[in-house]
Amino acid sequence: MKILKIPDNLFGIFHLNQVRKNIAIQGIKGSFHHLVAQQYFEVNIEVLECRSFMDVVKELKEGHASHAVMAIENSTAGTILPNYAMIDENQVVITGEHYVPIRMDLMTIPGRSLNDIAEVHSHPMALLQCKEFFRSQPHIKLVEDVDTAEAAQRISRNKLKNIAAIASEIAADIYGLEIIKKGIQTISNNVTRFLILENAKNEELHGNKISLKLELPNNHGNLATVLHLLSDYNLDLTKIQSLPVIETPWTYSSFIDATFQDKKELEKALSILDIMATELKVLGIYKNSRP
Ligand SMILES: O=C(O)C(=O)C[C@]1(C(=O)O)C=C[C@@H](O)C=C1
Repeated sequence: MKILKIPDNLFGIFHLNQVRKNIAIQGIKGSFHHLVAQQYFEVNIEVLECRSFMDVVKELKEGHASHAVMAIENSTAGTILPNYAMIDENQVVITGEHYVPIRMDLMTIPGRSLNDIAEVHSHPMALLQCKEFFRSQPHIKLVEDVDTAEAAQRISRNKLKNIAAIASEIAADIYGLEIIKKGIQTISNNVTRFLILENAKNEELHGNKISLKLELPNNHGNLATVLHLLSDYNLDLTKIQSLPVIETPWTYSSFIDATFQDKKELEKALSILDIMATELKVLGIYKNSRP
């Protein structure tokens, strides 16, 4: 079990802008991952555009990127479950999080209207966020794409007349598309949580939020005991997510996020969890950025 040492200064410097950073993102320029890279790192970044989350992690592990951006959950469409396994299996560490309000716009080549559209292409998470809108447009076929911006780019490059993309306003700008309907997401207050990843390192991690993976023996009341323990040591649970342990059907691991104030209390809680758990892994310690 690896308990990462927690520094005295829990609120250290999180954004170092002096050195140019290569950031691996899912998608191309104009995607929401691109927006996150720009907002989180503020200046001096080069983005490495990747066609899948697996490629994002690969770029990081091979040292082509210093950091990676990975969506983990959307408030409307839910959790991207495979990304938990990807973090767990690849010795990468969560060093930050970023929340972005997501407005989904429907866009196509200039001069067309909604009546001309036969197909809409976008990232599966984007399509899910706009499900309600398309219930009243049953003639439109929904097609999954690698990312929102790539769908916009292809429509623009190939001047596709009857196809629209769901993407950001920035993507419409970059690829010269016209927005035919703004804000088609089902819930207007639609937010995606992104994680910032780095290669696992020996340095201390700074922050007031921890992400853990926990596997417990299936004894009566074990999970209840864990929840009490977190509460007793003043860890405030912000998320718990179960994932199947695929090697042993019908057993599960828990991915837990919690905020904390006091590193001594955190260390005590972790040392007790370590005794109770068959596996305990710290996936990251970082600044809580939940709005
Ligand atoms: O396709 C994009 O633009 C992305 O950045 C991907 C992604 C996601 O993976 O959830 C990011 C934010 C939105 O929730 C929709 C799609």
